[in-house]
Amino acid sequence: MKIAQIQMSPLEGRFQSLEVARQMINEQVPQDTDLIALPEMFACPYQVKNFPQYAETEGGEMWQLCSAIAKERHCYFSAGSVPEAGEDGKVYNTAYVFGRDGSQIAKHRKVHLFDINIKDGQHFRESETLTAGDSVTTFETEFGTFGLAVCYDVRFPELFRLMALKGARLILVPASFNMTTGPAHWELTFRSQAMFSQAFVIATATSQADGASYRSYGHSLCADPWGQMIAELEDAPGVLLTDIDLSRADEVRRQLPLLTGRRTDVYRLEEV
Ligand SMILES: NC(=O)CCC(=O)C(=O)O
Repeated sequence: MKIAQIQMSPLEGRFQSLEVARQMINEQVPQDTDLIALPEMFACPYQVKNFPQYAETEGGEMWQLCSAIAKERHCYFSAGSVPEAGEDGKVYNTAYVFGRDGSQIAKHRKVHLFDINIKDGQHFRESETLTAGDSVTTFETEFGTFGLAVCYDVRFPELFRLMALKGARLILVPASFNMTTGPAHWELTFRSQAMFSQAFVIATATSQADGASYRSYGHSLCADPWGQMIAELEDAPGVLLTDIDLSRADEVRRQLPLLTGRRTDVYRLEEV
């Protein structure tokens, strides 16, 4: 399975950002690519005040343009995440995935909002303008079951274990870590989740933008079910191309049976 991850900075103006993504896809992504992935909030500079301003309903103009890219390229398209204006009047950090025919095949509203306050470091409160989702998201593709999460969700191993138990052998994570937690935890967390879930983890990040109030760590990566790094970018814009074999997840699960070795008579993890 051939994957292209687009690491880019959001611009003021969501359609301009999508145009940047489209240009990078046209110029740098080979035609036989099976899956293209964009970062978290790829078309909305990452600030709480921007989320309601940039929000659009499911099926809106951005959604349609993303669906069209999937159809044009005849590939799976993980359209990062966008601020979604919910039918309930709330705003969500939502990831959509489109199939080769442009139809929406998955939707995940970020479950764990990024509310942190690190001494002398990063402060952020997504919950000032966003509402959390409430689902564990997996979906079917011709390559088998995939999982879908958004950035800070990666810090909650229960969510990743549940996706693995629901059959996910690949987990997509549009993301945007920062310059406090990124150097400390980015690679460690994503490789750990790949190792514990025994799945490929595809983390696609925004790149650092000059003058942005939120400084993204970048470092989009692909980690394999053994927890090894297959490939990683630095912090500049770029396209990460990988070619993976999903049967590696079956092989690792057979040889190191973590999913079947759980003691559900001693402890239990449940989706509610
Ligand atoms: N956008 C996010 O959810 C940021 C998550 C992050 O930086 C972290 O350390 O976790």
